[in-house]
Amino acid sequence: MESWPPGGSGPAEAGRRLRGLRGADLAASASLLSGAGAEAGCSAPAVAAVLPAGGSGERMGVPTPKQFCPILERPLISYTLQALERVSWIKDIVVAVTGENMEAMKCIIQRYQHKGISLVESGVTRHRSIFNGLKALAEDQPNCRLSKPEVVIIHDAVRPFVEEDVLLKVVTAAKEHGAAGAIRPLVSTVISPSVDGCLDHSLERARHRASEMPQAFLFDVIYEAYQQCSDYDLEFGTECLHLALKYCHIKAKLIEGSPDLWKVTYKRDLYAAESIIKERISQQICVVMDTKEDEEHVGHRLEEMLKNELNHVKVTSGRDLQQIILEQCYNFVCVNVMTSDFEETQKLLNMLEESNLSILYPVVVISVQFLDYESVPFGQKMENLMQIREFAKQVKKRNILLYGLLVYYPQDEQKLQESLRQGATIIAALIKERNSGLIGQLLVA
Ligand SMILES: Nc1ccn([C@@H]2O[C@H](COP(=O)(O)OP(=O)(O)OP(=O)(O)O)[C@@H](O)[C@H]2O)c(=O)n1
Ligand SMILES: O=C(CO)[C@H](O)[C@H](O)COP(=O)(O)O
Repeated sequence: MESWPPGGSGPAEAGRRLRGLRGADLAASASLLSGAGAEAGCSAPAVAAVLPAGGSGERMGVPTPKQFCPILERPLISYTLQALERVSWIKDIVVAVTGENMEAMKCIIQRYQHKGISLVESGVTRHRSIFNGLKALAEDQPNCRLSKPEVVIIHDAVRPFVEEDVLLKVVTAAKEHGAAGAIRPLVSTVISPSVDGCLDHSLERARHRASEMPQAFLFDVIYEAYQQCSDYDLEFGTECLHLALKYCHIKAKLIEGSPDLWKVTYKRDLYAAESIIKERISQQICVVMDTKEDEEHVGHRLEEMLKNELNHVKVTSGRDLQQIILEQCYNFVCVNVMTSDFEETQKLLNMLEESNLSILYPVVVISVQFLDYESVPFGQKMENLMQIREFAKQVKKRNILLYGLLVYYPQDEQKLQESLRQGATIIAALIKERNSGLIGQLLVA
């Protein structure tokens, strides 16, 4: 086994040093795992992940297996893959899917540009699916580009919100202890019924925990456990940590996980997952203005109003648009003060289309016009603005949701204030909801 880092007393030493990671510690430890510590003489453990994704999702109660159910039109499993593949030190990801869904899975990988994924056929139970994934990683598999890792992460394909810090903690603890897994406090008390359907006994809730995912193992430990375990285990077992204990006498280290690690199981979990994703991608709004006039201008006043309406959201403007797109901002408000056409909006849409930003999440663009009767006749303005329906249809194909907003611009200061407030409320709602039924509409504030 490789020493990590050299000079320490092996895995245990490394684990002790990396316990309780936060901030800079996390970055430093992650760089050890990604190999960035090589110059300093550290050798990183090779880490791979196995994702069981061969279930039928009976409890979800829909014909599509839950891992393929769409959230904002993208299959759930793609979110989980994205969460794992953005972790630079995970070298390989093996996904176990049924033969029936193999082609669908290949299409998902291609469409959402996932990298470093290998597919294996799943088994009839979760344990059998995991075992198949491990076999693909084990040494001496013919025609296989995979190599045996030192540490393997096991993570359900239906837990999309796994973060790098918990992955790092379980991997580090697995290096030290042989096995590790995320846990959560129990929400409900666990009771044991007797055969007559009456209470036999109840467990003391504070002394027990819910076992969640991710889990990580020294590869040799978990592979040995799976090779030794009985058909009964493979058929009815639900806990990989237990296999390591039963067959390899390894007591797994338990790591407190976040509430977002829960497993999507019922239909309501899809709604919860969608809400979490929508909230995450609504945290930044970029305001693009066709004027750089003074702070008192109506466009800037709308921007200020938006900042008040969404006080926890970062509202940026006047910065390099390419850079903002690179930083993965998924919400744009294009404020047209000078013109009543879509020239500025079109420029923005072209940039977004070229950037591929919308491959993973729908990007919202709201084109704002001011209804100022004095500058352009209303009829002519509306004729121009109705083009938005066609633009919206076109860009929807690229997962860009384009909406129009007309803000009434009266002379009366109080009424103007009210229109701007209403405009900011509509913008906030469009961004939070990402309703594709409203694309191409001209909403009026
Ligand atoms: N034969 C199986 C059964 C389950 N899984 C996977 O194991 C994970 C967790 O299992 P679970 O939530 O029980 O999924 P399902 O078996 O699909 O759900 P249900 O029990 O409701 O049918 C899921 O990613 C699921 O796809 C698997 O790879 N192979
Ligand atoms: O959380 C777990 C980890 O130990 C479960 O055992 C795992 O997710 C399997 O779920 P299920 O029993 O529903 O297939």
